[in-house]
Amino acid sequence: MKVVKFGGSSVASGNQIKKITGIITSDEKRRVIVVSAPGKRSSDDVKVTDLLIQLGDSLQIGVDHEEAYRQVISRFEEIVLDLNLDESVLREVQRKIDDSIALIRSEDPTGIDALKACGEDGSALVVSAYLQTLGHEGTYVNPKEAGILVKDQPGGALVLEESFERLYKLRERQGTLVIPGFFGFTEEDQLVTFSRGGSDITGSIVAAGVKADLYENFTDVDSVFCVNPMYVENPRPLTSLTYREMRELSYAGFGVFHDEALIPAFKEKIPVCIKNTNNPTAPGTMIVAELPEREEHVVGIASDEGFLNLYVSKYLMNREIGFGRRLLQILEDEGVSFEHAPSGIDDMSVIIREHHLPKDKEEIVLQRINDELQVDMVLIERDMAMIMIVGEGMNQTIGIASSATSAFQEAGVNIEMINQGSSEVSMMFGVKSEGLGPAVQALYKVFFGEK
Ligand SMILES: Nc1ncnc2c1ncn2[C@@H]1O[C@H](COP(=O)(O)OP(=O)(O)O)[C@@H](O)[C@H]1O
Ligand SMILES: N[C@@H](CC(=O)OP(=O)(O)O)C(=O)O
Repeated sequence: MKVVKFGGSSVASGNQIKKITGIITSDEKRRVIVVSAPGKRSSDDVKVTDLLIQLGDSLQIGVDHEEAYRQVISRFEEIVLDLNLDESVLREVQRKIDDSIALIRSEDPTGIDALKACGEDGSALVVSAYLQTLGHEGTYVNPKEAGILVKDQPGGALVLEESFERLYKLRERQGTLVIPGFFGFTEEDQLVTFSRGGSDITGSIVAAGVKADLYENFTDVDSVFCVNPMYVENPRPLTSLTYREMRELSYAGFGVFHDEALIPAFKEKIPVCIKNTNNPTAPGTMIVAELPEREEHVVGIASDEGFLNLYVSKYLMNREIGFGRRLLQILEDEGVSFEHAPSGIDDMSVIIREHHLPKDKEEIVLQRINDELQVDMVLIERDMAMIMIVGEGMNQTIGIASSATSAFQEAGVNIEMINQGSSEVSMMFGVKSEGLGPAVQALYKVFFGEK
């Protein structure tokens, strides 16, 4: 049995849905389908999830929401018309949106997530209905009915262990099951969404639950490339990666697959294949537990912007027991999560995603560090970007760091931070955001250019 997830670009229009139903019906092992909300039809389009968030925000602050509502409905209307589906499908999608709006109006705290989930829910209703018109037994299965139980966490649900046993029962069901991605239900029966891009997580949870032979993740590129195609034209495609490599690469900016999505598949050792809806015969990228040793030790270069460096220095910091803990405690007290904390003898840097430490919190954090830790210096450097080079066995190979630093030198980009860290498969560099593009291009040339 295969679990197949189709991303937003694969369900963005009636035409795309025709392609995915072709993919589904061409292989009888494709029995469980997970769908995202309709995504962008072109680069300047807006994803339905973003429209729903805009609609929810307008309702909450009491400004005009008619335009966002009209746009969401018209996206689904266009798809239903293109597929010649019965009007009742559109009415059902609209009813669920209206019910969620009523929840928000009554100040029910679950309303926003319920509304955000309407994009994937609508896609699942449409895809199952279209499969039926093709004479295929397609059934909409709500995540609650499927057994996706989650814990509510700010910014994103977390799956509960009980889900997997419940999901296994889906194996007994007949036909093709179409499950909306991106959300689950708490034990108190509340709908909660995963973090953005979370339909990949649903797919992985379902694949682990039903113990699938393969988790196929269909998107709009032929494979995972060794670098984000935004920075390098025609980058080298990757035919295979290990779970550890993909986890690091997606954490550090490979937007093609959610970084939290690998864990459920990895625990059950289910291979993942990233494929292209627009070119389904291309082999795609396989992600597996282990691979034979490869010639290249660096397999990918990932990068992401929007970080800050909280730099603290204090003479004899190394002798002060508990300094690091107290610094991180201040961040914990203020509800700020951090990404990395490389340290020196008298200094420590804490790398934080900028949106986790907004300007209003910054003042309090700096004040507390000065008052409670009596540091010599504390400063915050914003506009930082992180670049990560990834590959199994990389850290046992002599010369990788030197090749990488030569690339930064060639690009004329100053390295603000290096973290070889505890991960055995990656090395991370912090640079100012303006140096990101040139640095990534120079690294690509060093590790993947013509030899
Ligand atoms: N290293 C990479 N390899 C392939 N695609 C990447 C990479 N980094 C970023 N991307 C981007 O990820 C996009 C696919 O992810 P996403 O937009 O979430 O698709 P979907 O709509 O299928 O969910 C690609 O179009 C590509 O621009
Ligand atoms: N629709 C949700 C969840 C998701 O996974 O979408 P996509 O498959 O388009 O990345 C979002 O935009 O966050």
